[in-house]
Amino acid sequence: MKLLLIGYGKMGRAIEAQAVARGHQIAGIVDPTHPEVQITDFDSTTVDAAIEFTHPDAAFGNVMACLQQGIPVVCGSTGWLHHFAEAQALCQQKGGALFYASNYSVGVNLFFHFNEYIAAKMHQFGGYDVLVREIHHTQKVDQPSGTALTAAEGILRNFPEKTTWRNEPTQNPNELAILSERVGQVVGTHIVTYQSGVDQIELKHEAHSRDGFVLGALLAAEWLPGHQGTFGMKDLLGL
Ligand SMILES: NC(=O)C1=CN([C@@H]2O[C@H](COP(=O)(O)OP(=O)(O)OC[C@H]3O[C@@H](n4cnc5c(N)ncnc54)[C@H](OP(=O)(O)O)[C@@H]3O)[C@@H](O)[C@H]2O)C=CC1
Ligand SMILES: O=C(O)C1=N[C@H](C(=O)O)C[C@H](O)C1
Repeated sequence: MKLLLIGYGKMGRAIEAQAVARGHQIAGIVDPTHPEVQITDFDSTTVDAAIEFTHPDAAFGNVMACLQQGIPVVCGSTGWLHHFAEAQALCQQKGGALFYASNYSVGVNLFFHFNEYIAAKMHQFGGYDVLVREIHHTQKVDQPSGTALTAAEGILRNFPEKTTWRNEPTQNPNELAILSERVGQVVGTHIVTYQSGVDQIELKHEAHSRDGFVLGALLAAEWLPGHQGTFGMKDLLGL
């Protein structure tokens, strides 16, 4: 496949290496380090898919530009989902293809699946409070992490005492606390904790490297061309 990489930081570089190892061609790299290259230089005849991992402030514009150019786009940037409905609308209007996941790791998507199941069971039995923790490297700009937000949404859907989330400790029993920590080079750790007066149950995912995110993004890019609409990891993995 011919891939357009948008963002050439930690994820963009790691994706380039695995993409080439899987036999793909890098048709172009759009990044502030390559100012002469623009998304508008490409279209569906020159690239099969774009993979976007940039910055919360840049992702929406990049996704919209890909959709305008008719390029299927796989986006992993977090912190821009307040604009997601607009991207979905343009995707529909253009008959395009947009794939989004707050986390492309297969393991995290299993974690999301079990998280919803556990939340429903814990609600059924009662007696527990729940909180979400996320730990990431100190270069991360958004907070809480996109993954923590997806996990929190899964809990809110299945644990009706919690009606909203708050990114700090809270005494309000209707608020789900999401606690964020920024430590060294931590790749990404997410923990959902249920606590009662007598015990504690935890569901934890700890990424040891970025390889899992990279593989998932490439699997999404290999899958997306030929599809029309907005997709996520549930579509890819059948979860
Ligand atoms: N969904 C998932 O599975 C994962 C999501 N992420 C998310 O992906 C994003 C990127 O992560 P990561 O690679 O670690 O971050 P980095 O900061 O390492 O890299 C981001 C790159 O994007 C560049 N960039 C900034 N603005 C633009 C723009 N308008 N167009 C093109 N490139 C731009 C940056 O350049 P410069 O530094 O010059 O600004 C930088 O090179 C984050 O939002 C992160 O949360 C990360 C890992 C997994
Ligand atoms: O910024 C990161 O590094 C990561 N971001 C994603 C998130 O916000 O959840 C995914 C992963 O945890 C790494």
